[in-house]
Amino acid sequence: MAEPTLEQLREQIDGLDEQLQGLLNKRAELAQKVADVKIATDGDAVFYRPEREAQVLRQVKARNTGPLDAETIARLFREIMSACLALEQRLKVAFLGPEGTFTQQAALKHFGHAVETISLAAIDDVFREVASGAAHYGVVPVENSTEGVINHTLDSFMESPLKICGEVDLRIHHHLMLSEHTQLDKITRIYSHQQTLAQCRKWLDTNMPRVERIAVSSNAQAARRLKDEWNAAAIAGDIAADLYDLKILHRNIEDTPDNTTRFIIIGHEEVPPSGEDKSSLLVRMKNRPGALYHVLKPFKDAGVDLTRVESRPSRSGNWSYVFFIDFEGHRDDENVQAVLAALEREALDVRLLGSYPRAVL
Ligand SMILES: C=C(O[C@@H]1C=C(C(=O)O)C=C[C@H]1O)C(=O)O
Repeated sequence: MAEPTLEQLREQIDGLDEQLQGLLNKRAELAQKVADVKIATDGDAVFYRPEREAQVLRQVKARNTGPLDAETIARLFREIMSACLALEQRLKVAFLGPEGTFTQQAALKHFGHAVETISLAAIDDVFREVASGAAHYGVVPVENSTEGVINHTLDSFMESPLKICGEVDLRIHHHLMLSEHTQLDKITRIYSHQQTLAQCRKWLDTNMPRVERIAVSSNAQAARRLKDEWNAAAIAGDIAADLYDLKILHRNIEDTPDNTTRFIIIGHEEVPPSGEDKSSLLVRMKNRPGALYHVLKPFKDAGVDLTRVESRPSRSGNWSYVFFIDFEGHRDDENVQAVLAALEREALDVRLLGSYPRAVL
């Protein structure tokens, strides 16, 4: 049999597109019905269900046979769910701005593009916007694989009742960029966020040792500043380069190639188990010898895997320490409950910041 012609193949694609479109709208109708059920069962209906979304995405990946790879198809379903959820309720998501930051990229990766994103100037502001109800959820960075923990976010939890309801990992690439006015041989300063400057330290030491490094509030802010300057460069990501129309001179100048930032989603609700969950905990201990040992022993006894431990001096008393701990499992799991009960006996204060689905994308 002869190979199909271009016209025939395109006809087949048109036919499939029509079916897909019909199916997508049927799916959307079901989501609208789900909204009615949620409203009928609860006056304060919560429409966004992270545990269900994680399960849908995991199923999509598990049953995928290609040729599209599992990540790609999951990203497409991410957008389909985002659009379906927007028919139930268009989510307002606050993030650490300005427009063009990695945090915005993380927010869109997690929620899809059918949400309204609200750019705020500081991590505290994101917490406040969600606490007041002006935004449904917030996205803030929490940890970077080269520079470690982002203290501001951890500190905000000490004063906030909000809960963690999700996590996002983002591969971070930094580029050196110039504006159309920049004169390459006259560059005397480089703008970027302090974390970014630190992540590109070796590259800068080697390639631009005499140029002054100036820390500003975000990478996007650094990019924005270039507009009116002829003797400066900035380090930021792709989105910022696009947004502020800058020219990328050197790509991927970060010192470690697997540079990843972890973000968390903050909200009001506790998330039911999804089957593959993580939890974050804040424990305040008296600063006695072996405090860390007493915090960690219950995890070993119950066979619960830790994924991160951070300690910070508590601001509420000179003689106490706060530990931020991430671990595998959900608050409803028996072994996690055993850990919490044991910690209650040891610690001055134990607060579960949230149990949430392990990132799928
Ligand atoms: C349809 C639902 O509501 C939302 C939309 C989802 C979807 O499109 O699959 C999944 C979870 C919720 O965020 C649901 O809860 O099942």
